[in-house]
Amino acid sequence: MQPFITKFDPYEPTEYIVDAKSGTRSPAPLEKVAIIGSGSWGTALARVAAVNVAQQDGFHPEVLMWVRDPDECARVNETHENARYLPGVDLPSNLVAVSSLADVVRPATLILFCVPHQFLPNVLAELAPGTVQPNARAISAIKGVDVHIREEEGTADIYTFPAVIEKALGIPCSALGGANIALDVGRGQFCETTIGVPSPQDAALWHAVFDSPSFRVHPTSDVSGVSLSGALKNVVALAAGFVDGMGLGGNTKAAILRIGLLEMSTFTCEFFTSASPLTFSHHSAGMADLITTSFGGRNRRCAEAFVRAGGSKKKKTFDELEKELLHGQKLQGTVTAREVFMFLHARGRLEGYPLFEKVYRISFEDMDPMRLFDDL
Ligand SMILES: NC(=O)C1=CN([C@@H]2O[C@H](COP(=O)(O)OP(=O)(O)OC[C@H]3O[C@@H](n4cnc5c(N)ncnc54)[C@H](O)[C@@H]3O)[C@@H](O)[C@H]2O)C=CC1
Ligand SMILES: O=C(CO)COP(=O)(O)O
Repeated sequence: MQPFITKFDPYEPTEYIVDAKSGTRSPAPLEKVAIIGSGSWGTALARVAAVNVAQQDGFHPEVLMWVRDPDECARVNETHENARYLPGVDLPSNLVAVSSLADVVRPATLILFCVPHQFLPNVLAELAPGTVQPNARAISAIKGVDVHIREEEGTADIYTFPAVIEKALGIPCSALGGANIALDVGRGQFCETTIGVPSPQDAALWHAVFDSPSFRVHPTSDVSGVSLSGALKNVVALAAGFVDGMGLGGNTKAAILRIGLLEMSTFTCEFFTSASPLTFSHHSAGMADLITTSFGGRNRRCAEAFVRAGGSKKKKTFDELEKELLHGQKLQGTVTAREVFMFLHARGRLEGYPLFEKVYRISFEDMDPMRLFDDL
């Protein structure tokens, strides 16, 4: 039986916990937001959250953001700008950078995970048991998948990052994703995002943390759909970049996006049976995110450069292009293309996903980019 109820007192704008037996009341603990990751997207979301919680009851006014590098951390606090990853965007003074991961997580009740997906296992491993409050809730804005190949059995498993976080920390984890290029969000340009949250109470909380007039948050219960859509659209955005690199026009790019969206939705519904195809057609996390990334994202940009560099006989790998063009930011599409290819190969399902297969082979096996259109 639940011994406490929470009431809102209209004369004192504070939430109270009322003991059901004695009637005594004490102020409800404030929700405290923590942001794990201070790349371009982590910083942009931290800014949205810090502005929001400062204006609402029920939240601790300070938002903590984990910045790994202590010098960078000090600079963010001195200048209220993350000049390396989100230059030119003012950060509110209630957004506090902290270089110790445990110190960011320990007091938090609402934790956003936003590190490039290849780094998440180490981040989770650093969080010793007992660091996370048992009543905390998490949300993942990470775009990627976690694939495990079981070679001896000739098969493979795939997990979303909300599932990975839930398992590692023992707290519920939702998903956030949408058509959100970080710098545009940081500059306050209007856009939408989708949160995949099964519980209506948690959906209301995350909505309060992130929704604003220029950053509209729409909830759905489809956690896997939001998470997978964000991961897989990066693979399709590489194909869009190949099209640009080959100098082909809008008809070709539109065809690639349509076929890509279909593979994204089919893949998700084949391997995550609780996911809904509507997430891909109706939500910002679906088609809208695919469009923005395929026109203005880093995956598209590097894929275009990859094809152009190939033509000049000075071929460059994606690792080289990432270093050259992104200055410390990380590509997610190439890692995901490899993981999805390995997974489909192990499951014997490559023939169902010709676009995903070609993106991998062009990126890593020297396939001619013109072969992107074979068998589509
Ligand atoms: N940038 C964007 O516009 C958007 C990004 N996302 C997703 O958000 C996630 C985070 O991406 P961004 O914020 O863009 O990061 P980023 O690519 O801007 O920055 C790199 C981040 O990785 C961190 N990092 C580097 N080495 C690390 C290590 N060994 N361990 C832990 N962290 C390390 C850096 O400190 C920095 O915070 C990705 O999955 C991305 O796909 C989602 C929507 C928009
Ligand atoms: O996920 C993104 C936009 O929603 C950003 O995509 P890129 O990583 O390709 O820049």
